[in-house]
Amino acid sequence: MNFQTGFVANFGSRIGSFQRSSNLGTSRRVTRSAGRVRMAASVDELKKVVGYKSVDDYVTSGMVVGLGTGSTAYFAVERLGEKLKSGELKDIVAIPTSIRTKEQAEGLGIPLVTLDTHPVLDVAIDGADEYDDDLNLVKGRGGALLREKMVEVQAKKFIVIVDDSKKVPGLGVSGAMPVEVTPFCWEYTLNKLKGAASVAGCDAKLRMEGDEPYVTDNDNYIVDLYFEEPIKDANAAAKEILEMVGVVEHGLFLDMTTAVIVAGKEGVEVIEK
Ligand SMILES: O=C(CO)[C@H](O)[C@H](O)COP(=O)(O)O
Repeated sequence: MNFQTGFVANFGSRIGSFQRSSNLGTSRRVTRSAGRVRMAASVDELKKVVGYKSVDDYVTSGMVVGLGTGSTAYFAVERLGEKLKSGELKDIVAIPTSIRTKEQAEGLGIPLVTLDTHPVLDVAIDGADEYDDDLNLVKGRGGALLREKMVEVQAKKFIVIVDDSKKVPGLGVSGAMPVEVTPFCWEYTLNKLKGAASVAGCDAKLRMEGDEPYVTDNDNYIVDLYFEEPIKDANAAAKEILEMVGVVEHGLFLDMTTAVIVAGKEGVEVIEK
């Protein structure tokens, strides 16, 4: 493991630094920046720090970029728009992972394409609901998991941006693990999910928006799975759930992440796989 530590005056501007490295015998690389005004940072400021850093560190001119969905990804899209407008970045095309993100990107003048014409992305940047020690994720509490997975699985690098509240000891412990299902016989699919051996004991609820089922950008529903304990075998759960007819996609994003950029009150950490 390789540690690098630097001081920053605030989360936006570096004023001086020192670096410390040590090799602890693993291939995981961790880079840390500690902030002096860290105690004042709000969650929104932390999201902005990682959103901006993801674009600054991983996007260069000429790239095809996947744009995630959510309150953290919002800042990455904002930064990309800003850098295209200033001319710091050129010849970028991007693929949004939701209608919300598409509208934000269009408003910022970011040129958009689709997987149909650009099936390989240089980088995709997105938030997450949970990440574990192996950089596996739960995603989709914002409802965009299908398009997110379709786009992000095609990226050469998948950069995840989070605040440190998203770190979990095991997937499935901090809230829902979303599963996108067809509206047709959704209750039947919900009951099948509840009975799946790999997620035994979970509770399953149809996601609602007021009195109506929540409808995804793809006109599907979402069943949220709730666990008392972390999912024991996420690979087995991913396989069993996806094999169910009626399931469109699930929110387990396994073995996809290249790096997680984490902002906490102690500073910013980049964990590379
Ligand atoms: O998966 C997602 C949307 O489907 C989001 O990336 C996830 O919910 C994190 O969102 P936020 O950055 O707002 O916490």
